[in-house]
Amino acid sequence: MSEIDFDHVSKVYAGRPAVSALNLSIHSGELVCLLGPSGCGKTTTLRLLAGFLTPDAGDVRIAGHSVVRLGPEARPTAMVFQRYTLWPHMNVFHNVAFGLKLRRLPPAQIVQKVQRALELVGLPGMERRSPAQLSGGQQQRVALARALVLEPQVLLLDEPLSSLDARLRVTLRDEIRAIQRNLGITTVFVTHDQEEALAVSDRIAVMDQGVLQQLDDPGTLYARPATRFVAEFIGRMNFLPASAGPLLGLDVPDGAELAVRPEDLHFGAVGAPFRAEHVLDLGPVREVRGRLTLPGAAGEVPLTVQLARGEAPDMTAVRVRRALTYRDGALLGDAAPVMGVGA
Ligand SMILES: Nc1ncnc2c1ncn2[C@@H]1O[C@H](COP(=O)(O)OP(=O)(O)OP(=O)(O)O)[C@@H](O)[C@H]1O
Repeated sequence: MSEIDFDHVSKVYAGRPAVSALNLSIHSGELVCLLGPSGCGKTTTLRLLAGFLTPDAGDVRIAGHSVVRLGPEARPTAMVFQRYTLWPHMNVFHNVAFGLKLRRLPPAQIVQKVQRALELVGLPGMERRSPAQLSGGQQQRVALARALVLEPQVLLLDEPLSSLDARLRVTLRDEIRAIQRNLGITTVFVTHDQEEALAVSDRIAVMDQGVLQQLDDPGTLYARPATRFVAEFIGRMNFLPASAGPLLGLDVPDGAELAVRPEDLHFGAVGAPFRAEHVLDLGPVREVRGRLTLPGAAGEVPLTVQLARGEAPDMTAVRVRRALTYRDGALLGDAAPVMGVGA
């Protein structure tokens, strides 16, 4: 059964939809990332779930019950914000204990629960520190402990790592994922960082301009982007006109576009004519940027090919291992090899 359901949810600001007719179901124990460019509606979606916003249309349900009439404090959710959300005048203990005190739990139980939450986030014994004595990463751990201590049914994370440096972001995201798995807590994680989303999610909901583009596991999202927007947004993709199809030995339907990942291209003795312009060394792989020469008046189109390290082929002809086709912004399917040619 799904734990969270957005049922035709819309939210409009000054006549402009921030979220449009959103249908999204999240399973119990699942971690789903909301991913998309700035302004696509991720935060609005999260706030609709947390109860900071009310939808203009549609219903939001948690465990089958509509929550749209409930305020944030009455919902079984807890949220971690981007940054600066600890009370500076309270020490770590009081920051984490705050919600439990509102619930009037006995003091001995509060002490025990706070202790356990701090252990969970890797900060045991930090009760007496003030937020000013903590690093940014430690502050976010405390913010996470403050949410987890409430034992919410649903954990909401709004870009919780975006104010941290790159290395710490990776450490903390892995820790969050481990804690989430361990507790089996249903989690919605907002990020604009696709690598972060691919690394932590069971499934990713990609949004663009308030519209859900695709909801899938990271592998499927990368291998079969459902829309041209997702194909372009996740990873890197070369888009080529249909006229490049025959050169690459592919049958491309009329009016369709070819989409090929750089790692699905390789150089060969025969293939489509390619002119290398420059080679970028990216550590484990190298990337060759150049141009594909199309037949007749069509001219040249840019093309990026990924090479394994140490590979030093003749770079004048390029071949394709796998390609997709898109028409009117939607995935048509795999580009089929032209009979008898096959790359
Ligand atoms: N209070 C508001 N009043 C008017 N428009 C708003 C308001 N909040 C959000 N919007 C608009 O709604 C759209 C979606 O905003 P939202 O904050 O959900 O996007 P986002 O994907 O979270 O972006 P970001 O990654 O930049 O935080 C944007 O066009 C934004 O300008």
